[in-house]
Amino acid sequence: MSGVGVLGAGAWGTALAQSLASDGRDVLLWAREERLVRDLNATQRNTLYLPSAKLATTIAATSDLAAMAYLDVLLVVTPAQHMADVLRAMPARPRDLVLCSKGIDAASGQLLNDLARSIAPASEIAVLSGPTFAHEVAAGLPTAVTLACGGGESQWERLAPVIARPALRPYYSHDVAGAEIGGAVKNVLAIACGVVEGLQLGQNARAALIARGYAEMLRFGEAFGAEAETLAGLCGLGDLVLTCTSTASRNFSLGKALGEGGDPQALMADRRTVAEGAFTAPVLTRLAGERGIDMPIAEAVRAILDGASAADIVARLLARPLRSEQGA
Ligand SMILES: NC(=O)c1ccc[n+]([C@@H]2O[C@H](COP(=O)([O-])OP(=O)(O)OC[C@H]3O[C@@H](n4cnc5c(N)ncnc54)[C@H](O)[C@@H]3O)[C@@H](O)[C@H]2O)c1
Ligand SMILES: O=P(O)(O)OC[C@H](O)CO
Repeated sequence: MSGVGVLGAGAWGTALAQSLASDGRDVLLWAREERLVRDLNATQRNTLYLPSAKLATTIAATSDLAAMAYLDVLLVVTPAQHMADVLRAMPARPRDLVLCSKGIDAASGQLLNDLARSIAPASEIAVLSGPTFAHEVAAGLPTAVTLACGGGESQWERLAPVIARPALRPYYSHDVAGAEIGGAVKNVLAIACGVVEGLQLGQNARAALIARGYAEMLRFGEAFGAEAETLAGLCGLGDLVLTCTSTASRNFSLGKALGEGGDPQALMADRRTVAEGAFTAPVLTRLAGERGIDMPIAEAVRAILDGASAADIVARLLARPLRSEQGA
């Protein structure tokens, strides 16, 4: 079989399928839930994860992983912690894998592109990341993303026409690690900004957090092979600004609820949708600790998710010794 598919029918996978199908192209969408496959095919609506969108009739849903294995291009949009299991369960993988999830694999401590390459050595790996609320993309609102191609410009030549649409504008990058790290770290920082909102600490505090959080993203990125220029772009600073300023973000909303005194375990147990920052914070701070990278804001998020009092953690952050704004 040839063609294009999307692995994962959460809000983002569904929105990407809708964008791909907006020029009349056939798109195969893999959903894990049988009930959702039936609903999608019968009503062209994703009642579980993106009920607002009426989907193109050229989108067909399946729960059969084998049907996804021999496509030309596969957008991988599972939650980060499930990507490896889903890729491993496929009998084969397409030549082009475009990773659209935002996180770091906690079990292995690997960036998703490294993990995907180890599972699918014959595939070329690209990363699509940027400021992209799913409901806006599904509604056809203008959106720009970084498309970082591990296969370089020849992969970009193949992928750009498949992914670009009048309302979805990809920008080429060769920096796969940078594109991934921007998306993974901003989710943790969005939780922190939500905590600031929940504690009603004001907009100065939020701006300070975005700037100092960005410094943490740069330090982590530098140690893990990202280029600073990438992190200054759509997939880093761009996404940080979006996610740290809107309750439309699941990560920001989770942080807000934590800042308002919510219990982390209860808040996480209550979710059907994924707030990736909660899964990224422990592995991010572990990796940072192993490399001696100073990430006090990420560490604060990890501690709050572990049950520490948000107000105490903020007081501790503010009591840190004064230091230079530049450097580690
Ligand atoms: N929603 C957005 O606006 C958006 C935008 C950009 C990137 N992302 C990223 O896309 C990824 C998917 O997020 P989403 O918003 O589409 O999901 P979602 O929160 O809308 O839905 C949850 C998804 O997780 C899947 N899931 C649950 N348990 C699973 C398991 N054991 N194995 C495989 N899949 C399982 C569900 O089937 C569903 O597809 C995340 O990494 C997220 O950060 C989301
Ligand atoms: O709702 P969030 O916090 O997962 O953010 C969604 C996207 O990553 C925004 O770019």
